[in-house]
Amino acid sequence: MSGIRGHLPKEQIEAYSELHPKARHLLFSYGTAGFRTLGVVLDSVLFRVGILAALRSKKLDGKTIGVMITASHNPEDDNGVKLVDPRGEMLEVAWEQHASTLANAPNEEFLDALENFIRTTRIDLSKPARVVYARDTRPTGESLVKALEDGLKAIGAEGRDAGITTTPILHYLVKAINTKGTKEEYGEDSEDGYFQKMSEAFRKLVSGRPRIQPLIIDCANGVGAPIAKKLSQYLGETLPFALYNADTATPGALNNNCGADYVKTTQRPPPSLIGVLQQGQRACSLDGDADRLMYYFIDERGYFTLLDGDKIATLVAAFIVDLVKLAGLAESIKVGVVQTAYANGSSTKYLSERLPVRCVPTGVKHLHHAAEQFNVGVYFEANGHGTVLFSPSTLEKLETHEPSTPAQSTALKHLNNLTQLINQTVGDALSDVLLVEVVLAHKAYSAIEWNSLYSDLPNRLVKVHVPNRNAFKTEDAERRLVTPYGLQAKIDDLCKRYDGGRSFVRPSGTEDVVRVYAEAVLRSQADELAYRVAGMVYDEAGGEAIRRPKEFM
Ligand SMILES: CC(=O)N[C@H]1[C@@H](OP(=O)(O)O)O[C@H](CO)[C@@H](O)[C@@H]1O
Ligand SMILES: [Mg+2]
Repeated sequence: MSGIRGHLPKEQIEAYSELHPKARHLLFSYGTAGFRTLGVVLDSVLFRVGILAALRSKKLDGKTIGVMITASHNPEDDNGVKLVDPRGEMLEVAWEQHASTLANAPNEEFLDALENFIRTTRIDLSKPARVVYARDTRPTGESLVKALEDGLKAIGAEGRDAGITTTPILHYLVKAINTKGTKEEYGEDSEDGYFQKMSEAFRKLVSGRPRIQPLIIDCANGVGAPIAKKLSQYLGETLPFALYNADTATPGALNNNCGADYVKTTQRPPPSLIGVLQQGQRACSLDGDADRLMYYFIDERGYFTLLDGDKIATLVAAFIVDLVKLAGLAESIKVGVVQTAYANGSSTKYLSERLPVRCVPTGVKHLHHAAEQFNVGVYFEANGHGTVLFSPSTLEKLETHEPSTPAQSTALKHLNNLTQLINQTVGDALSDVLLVEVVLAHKAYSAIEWNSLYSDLPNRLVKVHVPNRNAFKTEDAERRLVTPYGLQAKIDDLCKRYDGGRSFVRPSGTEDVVRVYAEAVLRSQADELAYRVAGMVYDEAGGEAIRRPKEFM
């Protein structure tokens, strides 16, 4: 085998590969959310992802790579798989294409594709390969894990099964394993280590504060349920949880009429919480793999009010900015916020008046990367996925800074505890719950006070099915259309006619649709603007606007 260092166990791979044939008619694509589709068609993909993860590990000198089997907020029958790089972050973008190419090779061409890939990517096969993997509660998960394990066996990689757990815990484990014994040791590489680290930091941060009222958590009938139960044991009375939608056994229950995505997209509480939620009581929803979080409450007038990712970002960023000032570090530690075009205009206005705000294209990898450019980067998607990143130099400063007053010392301690509380590898609904609760406890805010920091502009998100969504190209962090030519000018003209009108159009990275977002000062105007722009997209591309109420047809 010319040009390849080390040995590829070809016969072994071929033999295993026959057990996981790729169906000819299927085409897979590694997108924003990894591979994601009906769980029952993913067998060959998982087998090949096993091999790919092992090769990624070899390429990175035997560092441990993570594999998470989940389809997040999608229906229960869907499943998916994502790779996690050694520092706990998303797979390097250049490898997304490699993943798709390998997943799509017909069985008889798979070995050739593999060899070609190894050669062009210059992978040294003599290096060790280590992979840690986990899955959520989906029924197809069990057999997909077996397919993944066959991939690992076929290439001779060392695998570690992290069982049924959340996506953020898997990310945590990857980072903990790879930093073990180093200066940047992230924590003990076990679920217990994760709970210990977070709950200890939480206890310290809320000590001396008034007792926290129980928090209602909608677990989306997913893996967040057993994990929140475990976390609750570590937290004890410091933060009592009331868990709802914690049924992982009933077929079809996962994400059905519950969960963060349901709440955000319908702007309603899960039906199971109607009658449970008391006025002013704070509650939250996790998504199917517990990496998204939505808070909400019923206001004084009985209206359901969402506290989404933008509200969380605002709450958290303002809190950290205050602590940095109190610690006497305002000059040397700059806090910034990263959002996408979906951030509510009011949140962007509120934040921009106080600190630097960057807008980036949709997708966690873009937000994460941009947040790394700040000393402390707070990033959240409006849909509730987000976290806070402390740069390595900031972490060092926080550890070594000598406070000159008792007030500075306290603020510094809080900041150091926050670095332990927050899962800095990826958005983590449970770590974010603790973060929000810490801020609320420190500020003595109720949900109502938190919500009053700024008022959301009414907004509407609409999907349009078009024959070819790739005809829609964007610029300026997806806020403007480049093609179809002329459409952006029409949208601009229309927006001018609405008070506070803003609308943008972009192709989805996870569904075969074009998304239209609109906001305006009045609810009726936001709706009208959204459906008018959707109409333009439809006329331009020959599509079909779905969920288009009659009055706008
Ligand atoms: C409007 C919206 O919520 N878009 C979601 C959705 O991406 P689309 O590219 O819009 O399909 O899924 C992504 C992955 O989960 C998530 O990062 C993103 O925020
Ligand atoms: Mg998710």
